[in-house]
Order: sequence, then C-alpha cells, then structure tokens
Amino acid sequence: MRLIIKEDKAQCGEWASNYICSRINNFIPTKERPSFVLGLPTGSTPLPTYAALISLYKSGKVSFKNVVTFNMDEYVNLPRSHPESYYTFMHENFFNHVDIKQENIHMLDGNAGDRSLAALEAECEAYESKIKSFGGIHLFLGGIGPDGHIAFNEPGSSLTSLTRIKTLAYDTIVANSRFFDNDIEKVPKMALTVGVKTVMDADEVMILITGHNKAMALHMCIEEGVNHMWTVSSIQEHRRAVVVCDREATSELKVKTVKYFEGLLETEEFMERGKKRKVEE
Ligand SMILES: N[C@@H]1[C@@H](O)[C@H](O)[C@@H](COP(=O)(O)O)O[C@@H]1O
Repeated sequence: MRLIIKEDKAQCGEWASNYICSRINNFIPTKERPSFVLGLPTGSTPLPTYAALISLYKSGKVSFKNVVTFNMDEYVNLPRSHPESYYTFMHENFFNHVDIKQENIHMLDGNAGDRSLAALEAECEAYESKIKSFGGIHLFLGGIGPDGHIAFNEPGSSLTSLTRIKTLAYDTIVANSRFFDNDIEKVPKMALTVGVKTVMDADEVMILITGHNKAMALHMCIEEGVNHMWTVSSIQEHRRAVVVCDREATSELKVKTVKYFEGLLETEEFMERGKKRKVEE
C-alpha cells in the first residue's frame, strides 16, 4: 500500500486527479474491457478532486467519453431530485461539467421499484451484475467516514460484502445531519451501498482521507490490522492500493510512519528526476 501525504486538501485533490487522469489516458481498450471503469464516492472529501478533474477536462488534458462510472452508494427513499441525494451531488459537482455520456453513469437507485426490500435487493444484485458486465472496475476512488467506514460499510460490516441495503450507524446519521439542517430526523436511515468486496475487487483502489476528524481512522487503516470495525483497513490486503491524505489527518500516526512513507516518496521522486535527466541527455 502507498501512503501519499500532502500538505492540504487542495494538494490531495490535485494529486488524485492527476493520477486518475493518467490512468484514463494510459488505458488501452480491449474487446473484453472496452471502457475505463471508474468507481466514485460522494462527500466533501472528493470535492477538490472533482474540481481538479473538471479543470483538467476543460484544459483538454482528459476526456471522459470512454469512461464508465459506478457510484458507491445512495440513500434509500430520498428522491433523486432532492438536493442532498447523491445523484444530485454527483451531477452538480462532477458529471454536468465533463463530457461523460449519460448512459455511462451508474448510480444505485434508492427508490427502485416499489421500494420494498425485495425491489431494493434486486437493484443491488443488478448493480453487481452491471459492474461484471463491464469486466469489473479499473480504479475505485473512495472517501471514508470518521469511523473508518468505506462507502456505507459501517463498523462491523463483512469484509466480503457485496452491494446491499444497510442501516446507517448513529454516528454516520449525526455526521451527515450537517447536510440536512443539522436535524438527524431528516437524515435517511438506510442506504444502498457497494460492499467492501465490491470495492476491493477493483484493479486499483485509491482512498482520500483528509482533516483532523479522520486522523484516528487513518491510524487504524495504516498502523493497525485488518478489522471489520474499521472497514477501510481492508485495503491492506489489496495489491494496488493508495491512500492520499493531508497533513491534518496524520496527527494520530507515529512520526516514524510519516517519515517512512515520506521517505519512499522522496526516493520515487528522485528516481523520476533521474529518468527525466537521462531522457534529456
Ligand atoms: N457514504 C458516504 C461515504 O462514502 C463518505 O466517504 C463519507 C465521508 O464524507 P465526507 O467526505 O464529507 O467526510 O460520507 C458518507 O458516509
């Protein structure tokens, strides 16, 4: 696992967007996997990344014409037109500003069918099949809650879980009440979410962790073992995982850990500069 430590949220967004952009641009379509498949999160954490991706698109450095997206989650029983639905969030903060084709956007429908348990379960199963039909996800971008949950995989979620219905943890309801007039009554109590395994099945996983309130989760993710109470820690078992964090989020990490990962990055940058020099000579 790589840990990239940046000074602030904006720098994290810049790094993450450049990474995504290079993956899209270097993607070679095949018959089995003709499109680049990108998993996407909501939340305030990815906002700088979305803004930076939009800038890269506007300056002609990337196109989303051949990109297919799958979002992580959606509230149950909140109309798509609601200002706080993840559907609205994604369109306002990203999709409406780039050249992605509408038919390539996939989002779970928290109002599927008659909203019965059976209809919602069928929606989740169909979502997994849809991901498979594209040959899986190339790169899953994620954020986390302060309790280390990934998507809506709350503490105690099975690390082998797939897309399903989840009841939200009280802490998450409180954390998300900031988007619902600080009124926990207004926060939906259930959501559809991709599972931990759905995320971990991606070829690559990139998790953004920023701010003081995520410091304990970053510590549990990087310095402790894989644990279903901090579902993001499952990335320790992923073969190609990168965590991008800001300085604030490192406050619970050991100085030694921070120095270790910063040292790795310095070595990589040193080697990169060497390669460039050789090309120029
Ligand atoms: N389901 C979402 C998560 O996918 C997101 O990572 C989290 C953190 O949000 P924020 O980035 O605003 O802290 O919020 C919700 O719980």
